[in-house]
Amino acid sequence: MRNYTTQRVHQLASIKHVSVLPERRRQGLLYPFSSLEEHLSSQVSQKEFKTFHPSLEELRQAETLFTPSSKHSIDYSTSAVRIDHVPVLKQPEVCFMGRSNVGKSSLIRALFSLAPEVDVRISKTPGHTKKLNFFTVGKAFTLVDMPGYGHNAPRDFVEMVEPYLQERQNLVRTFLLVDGGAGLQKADLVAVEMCEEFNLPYVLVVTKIDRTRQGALLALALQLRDFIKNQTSTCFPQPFLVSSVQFSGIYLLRCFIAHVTGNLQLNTKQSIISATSRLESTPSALEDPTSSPIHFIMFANMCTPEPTCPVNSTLCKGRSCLVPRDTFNDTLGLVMSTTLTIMLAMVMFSMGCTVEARKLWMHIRRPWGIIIGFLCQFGIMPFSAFALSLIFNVLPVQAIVVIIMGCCPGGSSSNIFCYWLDGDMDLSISMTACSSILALGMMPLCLLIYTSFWTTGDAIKIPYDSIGITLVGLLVPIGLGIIVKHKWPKVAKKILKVGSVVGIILIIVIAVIGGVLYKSSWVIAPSLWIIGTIYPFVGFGLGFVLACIVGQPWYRCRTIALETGLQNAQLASTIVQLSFSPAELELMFAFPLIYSIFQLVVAVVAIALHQAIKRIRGGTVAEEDGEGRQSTVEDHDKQSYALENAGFHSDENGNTGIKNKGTKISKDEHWITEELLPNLERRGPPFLRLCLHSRDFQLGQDIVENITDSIYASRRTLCLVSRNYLGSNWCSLEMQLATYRLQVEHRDILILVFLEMIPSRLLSSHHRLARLVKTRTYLDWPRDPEMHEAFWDRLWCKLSSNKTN
Ligand SMILES: Nc1nc2c(ncn2[C@@H]2O[C@H](COP(=O)(O)OP(=O)(O)OP(=O)(O)O)[C@@H](O)[C@H]2O)c(=O)[nH]1
Ligand SMILES: [Mg+2]
Repeated sequence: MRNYTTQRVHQLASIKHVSVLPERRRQGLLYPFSSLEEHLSSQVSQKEFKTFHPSLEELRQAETLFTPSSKHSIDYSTSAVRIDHVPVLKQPEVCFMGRSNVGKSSLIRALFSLAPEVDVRISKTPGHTKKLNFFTVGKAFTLVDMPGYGHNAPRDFVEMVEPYLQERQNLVRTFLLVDGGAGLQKADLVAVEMCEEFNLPYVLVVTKIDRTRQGALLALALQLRDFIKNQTSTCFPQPFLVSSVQFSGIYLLRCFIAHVTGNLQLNTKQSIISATSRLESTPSALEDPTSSPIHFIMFANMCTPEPTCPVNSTLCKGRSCLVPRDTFNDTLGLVMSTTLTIMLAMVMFSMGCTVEARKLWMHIRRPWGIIIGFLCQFGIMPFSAFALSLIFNVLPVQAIVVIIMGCCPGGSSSNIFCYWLDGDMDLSISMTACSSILALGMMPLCLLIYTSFWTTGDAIKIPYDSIGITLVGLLVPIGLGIIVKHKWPKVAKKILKVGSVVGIILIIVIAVIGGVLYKSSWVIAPSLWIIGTIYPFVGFGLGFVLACIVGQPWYRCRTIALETGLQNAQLASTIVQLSFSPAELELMFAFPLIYSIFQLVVAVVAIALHQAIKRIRGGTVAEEDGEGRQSTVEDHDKQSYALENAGFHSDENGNTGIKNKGTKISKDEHWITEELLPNLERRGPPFLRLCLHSRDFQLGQDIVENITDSIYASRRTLCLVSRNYLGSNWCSLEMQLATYRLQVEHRDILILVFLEMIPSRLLSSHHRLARLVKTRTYLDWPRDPEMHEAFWDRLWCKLSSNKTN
């Protein structure tokens, strides 16, 4: 088949593409009633909904009529506002009427989707179509788009439409459209009355079924069936269900139009299945089942004896019962979500135990990290979602779910992963909290900007309550954790150990349960799979690059990358569930799941690599990660050692490390483990390698030898001056060695850091040190926490610099 059109044809416009889709989806598009069937009691007759039921081959044949070619053009012909302006045409005609905004023009556009150059104008503003617009389909038939009645209808609506319906000789069928969400309205009843009065053969078409929940749609279908049966005489017994956005029912309607305009003969016995069983006594109706609606009313009334409804059925109306869905999944879902919420709160509590209120406050007062995170979260992520949707040309509804995912704030899993990746916990938590708060305003804005390409902005509901719950769920336990860390640091360490492991288990459990609960939605378009796979990488990568560009230290780059790539998938699922109908959900619901699983995979791989690299770098795991940090402190407690002096030395990769030795218990130990190690080792590249006396000193070797070896193997010696240090036995030996290297080897390896104010009388008794203080610059540990960052920057620059002479 030659593609006559120059414009892009929607991928679902043709049955060719539909027939490769999974069975369930294909059936839903070709015969939309099939997705409602499963909810009907088996004792309820479904024949009224399958009165017109052509085969796939017949649908294909009908499609050729809607495919333009050089000999068969489909085009807008003319418009008319009065009956004497309407074109004189011989070919059969069908017209579309209904309330304004019901979707008449959209339906015609969908029917003509194989000829996208045909200009059918639609608008979300009711009353857009003001004239009778005629479209010709070759010489086969004409199709008329009518103005809508009701809100904003043209003033001369009645003068324009009534004579047309009454006098148009070649009008073979009127399609009366009813909004699936609103059902039959008073104005529709007036239109029905008019058709009945003029004795017009007409058909009820339910539009926008993609926006209607299945329960409501089934109830409407049953209501219409009974309405047609009991209150109409010229209406076709089967209501048609369509979605012009998703193309559901469009192929069936094309076939019906082709048939009623006399362009397609059907194999009646199969196409009109409900008739065959009832027509034994009236075979004449078989000849043209659609020509006389009266016959169908007769058949429809010849029902089998009324069966009793199943015990659990609801919405019983005559023989029509709605059997409730199996709620096992719902119950399981509720139990699981409650359990998981409690577990999540506990994990967040333990994450809070890593946060120091002082540092958190510092991030909020100097919010560079947060600003970068904000740019990534609400700049990069939504834009890349938009770009990926365009590149992969996904369905509008699928593009919207990808963008929703991109607009979501960071999830709590980022905090757990950040912990395992030795990121900056304070930054991670402040970023998650800030992005969740900002999401209240930024999400609607981003959705409005990006989704308006595919949909009207008001089609998506932002579940503010669920964002609020997420926030409370995050902030309350984290706040409690911060209090515990502040008041009972040792208890906080224990809670943290349990919480970090539970956190990882929790994430895996959520992924597995999500996959099992929603297994039916795994069959989705390959393009969504690809986007779900690429997207976390895009998020991690771009977040990391941006953080590097603005010169954030290595461990913060990791944190920002995590916060950017790890979206709150739970929130995305909630928004999607709240905003879309089940039919749409089937096309898109798996995306948040796929995304969560891939972000989980990427993060787990990154953690594994990070931990492995740490081990390879010389067994520094215990000092570097959070949990390890705790165990180191405990080890020190047990051994009653303090860390007073340290030297950095390069490893074979050019990295540096610390050698240190212990003398006696001091408060400096706390400073080294809590401040020095995390702030220096997590920066990089280049990475600094830390060695502790408890780990690096040779067992059994003389302590003086150990000190000498470690200072000589170091690139730098960092001398932390405190009262404790000055009082230690090793102070003068270390000073001697360090100054020896300075004076004799001319290697400037010594860096002095004063941890506290030392009175000059105390210093003067250490003449080497006193001389050094007079002749060289040194660093003071600032008391003001706001100055800490600058202190670490200076120290790190000095330590990582290669200049030693
Ligand atoms: N979700 C969804 N939206 C639809 C569907 N059909 C139409 N719409 C939307 O409904 C709005 C009105 O569509 P139109 O086709 O212009 O409606 P109309 O009946 O021609 O309206 P008037 O010309 O004003 O009488 C537009 O915003 C469409 O995008 C559908 O099947 N699904
Ligand atoms: Mg219109």
